[in-house]
Amino acid sequence: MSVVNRDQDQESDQPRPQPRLGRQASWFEGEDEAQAERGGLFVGVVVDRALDAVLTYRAPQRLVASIQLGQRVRVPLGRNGVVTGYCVSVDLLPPEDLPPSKIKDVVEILDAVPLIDARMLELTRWMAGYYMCSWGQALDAVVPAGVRNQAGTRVGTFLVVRPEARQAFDDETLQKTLTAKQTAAIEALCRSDELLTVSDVCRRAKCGAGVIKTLRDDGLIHTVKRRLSLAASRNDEPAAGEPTAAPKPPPAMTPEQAAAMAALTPALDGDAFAPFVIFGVTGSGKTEVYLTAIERTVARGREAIVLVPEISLTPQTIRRFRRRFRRVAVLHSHLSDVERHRHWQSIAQGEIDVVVGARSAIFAPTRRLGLIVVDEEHESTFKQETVPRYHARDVAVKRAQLENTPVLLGSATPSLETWRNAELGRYARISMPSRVEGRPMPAVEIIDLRNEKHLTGGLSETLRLAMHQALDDDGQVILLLNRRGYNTFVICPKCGQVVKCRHCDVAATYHKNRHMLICHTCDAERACPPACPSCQAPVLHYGGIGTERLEREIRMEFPFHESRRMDSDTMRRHGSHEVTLAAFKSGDVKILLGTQMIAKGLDFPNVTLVGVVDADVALHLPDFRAAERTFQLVAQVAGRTGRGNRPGRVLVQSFCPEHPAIANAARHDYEGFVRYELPTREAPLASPYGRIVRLVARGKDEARVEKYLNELAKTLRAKAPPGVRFWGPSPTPILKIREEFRFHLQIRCASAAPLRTMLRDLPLHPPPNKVDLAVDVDPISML
Ligand SMILES: Nc1ncnc2c1ncn2[C@@H]1O[C@H](COP(=O)(O)OP(=O)(O)OP(=O)(O)O)[C@@H](O)[C@H]1O
Ligand SMILES: [Zn+2]
Repeated sequence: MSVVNRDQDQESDQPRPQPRLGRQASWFEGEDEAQAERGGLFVGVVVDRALDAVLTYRAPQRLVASIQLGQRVRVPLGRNGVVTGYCVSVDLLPPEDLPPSKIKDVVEILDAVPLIDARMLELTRWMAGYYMCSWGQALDAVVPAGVRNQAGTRVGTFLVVRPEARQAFDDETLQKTLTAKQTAAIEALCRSDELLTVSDVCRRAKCGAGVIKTLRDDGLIHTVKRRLSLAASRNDEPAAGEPTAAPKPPPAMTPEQAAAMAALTPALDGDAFAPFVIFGVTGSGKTEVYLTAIERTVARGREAIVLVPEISLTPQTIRRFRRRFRRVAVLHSHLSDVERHRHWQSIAQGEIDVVVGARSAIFAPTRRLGLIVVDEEHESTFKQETVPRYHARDVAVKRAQLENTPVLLGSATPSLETWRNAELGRYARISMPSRVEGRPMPAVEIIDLRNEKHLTGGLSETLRLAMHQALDDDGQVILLLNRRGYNTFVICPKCGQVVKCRHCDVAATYHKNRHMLICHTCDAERACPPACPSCQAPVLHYGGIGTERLEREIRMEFPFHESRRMDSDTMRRHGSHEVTLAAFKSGDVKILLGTQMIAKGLDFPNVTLVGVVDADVALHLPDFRAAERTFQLVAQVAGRTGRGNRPGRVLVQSFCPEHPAIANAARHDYEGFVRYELPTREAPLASPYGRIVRLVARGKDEARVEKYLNELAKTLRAKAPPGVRFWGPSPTPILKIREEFRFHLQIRCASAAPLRTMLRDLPLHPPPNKVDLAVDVDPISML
């Protein structure tokens, strides 16, 4: 989606008018004179809840000297008592329509130094308008919780594992009595070398507070109160075990890299908004271009923000940045509140030159931003799936526009939105069509699984032989299977029912090492049923291959070659990526198999074979981006080989070898894929041709949810301007998640303005009790 050119749509939508400094003081004369004498300033306050309004308060005399934009304040709000809000405007006079006698006083200012500056206020206001959320919600997304609650600077309550429990945990006797979540929570506590709060543990162990409570009630952990200062907490940089990287001189640029830098340099040296797409094949040296561009930015005293998908925050990537720059902050999701707060403060104080991080790093409080880089810009993890449902790439472009800086969107497989923005001339395109040092792209062969009559496991005969050959030649192998677990479904051969999650409308996956059925949507576990839950037939059939089963197959087939599985089951611990990738890099591990985690960004010269075990995993999902995602994944994983002196080979197993997503990926033909895919999007007004807003209603009472969305759709249709089209309402492809039924309605239009106008009154049609409505602008997931 284009963020440029959106401004016209925005103008009339701004959640609040501009500050009103300098207006005539009509209320001064007359009955409110007494109020005027109270003095003070009038501040606009956005409270951090769904309320979509800027409320006016008076900063009394005692606070006048300290009140500033971007500070948090405590203000009285109706029956809610005193609430926290952000100061978003400071005026000499109150709004005309508000009698000063009605204006209440700010109770307290929470932050001595404002948490956000005027440009961030502007960015969040844009987000609120664009993503149809409240300004307060946008502000809350920008300022991390750890900063809001000043994590690490005052007395906090921390969790500690009791010594006996720790001993039993180390002896692995405790685990037998614990659930998986409880184990994860204890493990998070034992492995951390700093104190953790309840929310730290919940985040690291991906568990709820109930798990912690049970552990406390059982006497395994207890709480302590400590006062910590930011400075006193552990310094996590450089990451443990990482050699302090010696600075390495950059390689001489390839002609394509030099050409890219020549195109970027005027923008890097200037002070204007300049969006670029770097379209460079895998291994073309895009990262080297980012590094050189950042060097130039830092040399002129500016800061750079680099967004990478969470999955790419590998030690390898981070080391590359640390080698080139001294003052780097890495923001990943494993940071504790304290660490996050410390990073935020150092960035705000100008102690950091380069911020590398996932999605939310786009809100880093840099002081003199000079460049934003979005690597792998096509990745869907840049989209946040909770309010505010922003896309970090699009916010990056908007931020660059507000701060007058260049922004580089890089990818070997750009999203079609970005591609089209380049075609329309909104973004300047820089192409890097060849690999560094003249290395050829790897040869890709497709294995047609329809001809593999006797396939029992995941590997076809051809792939198996190719693996033997690669390993015999002392090469390494990467195998992609984007499905975790052992068996992907359990079916009753008698009645044909699959065993589903108890809470979701989703087939449960069998995990052999836990001997459990696990729901990949809600993580709920259930015991393997002894008989079919529907018809009581005594034997169930376990089918479908996930990474766990593939790993077993590999171990049996290649007993003398070390293999390692990388998926979210084996990579739960912070730092486990590092260990596995180091073992692969050193050559101790010969075969690396895993989910999409292994498909991107890895740069290992000795990988001579990549196998895609099942290229069709995501191809048939009911989502218009299914083909695009399949193409991207296959093309990216194919790019992991042939990166050294030896040529690479790629084998792609598929039941649909003719499908353009797979055939073009096998030819490394991005533009060929685009020529096929783009026209399919035009008529149905799918992006990039249409702007989409997806409304998802959910609740436990199916009829109630459906009725509400039907009525809402009727109301919206009645006032839909020409050119607006509706898809639905209909049940979502996964009808039930966590006991809640979900229905959705997609509204599409060639331009955003009519959608926006039409949806302006949405708050007038709130869902009934126990039904929730999510508004997703530019949705990425359609499930
Ligand atoms: N000019 C150069 N001369 C020699 N080697 C280079 C040069 N530029 C980059 N390289 C090396 O080539 C490899 C690929 O480069 P890089 O990782 O920057 O590519 P990329 O386009 O970002 O890759 P991908 O998109 O596939 O992750 C790296 O090992 C890098 O160190
Ligand atoms: Zn579930």
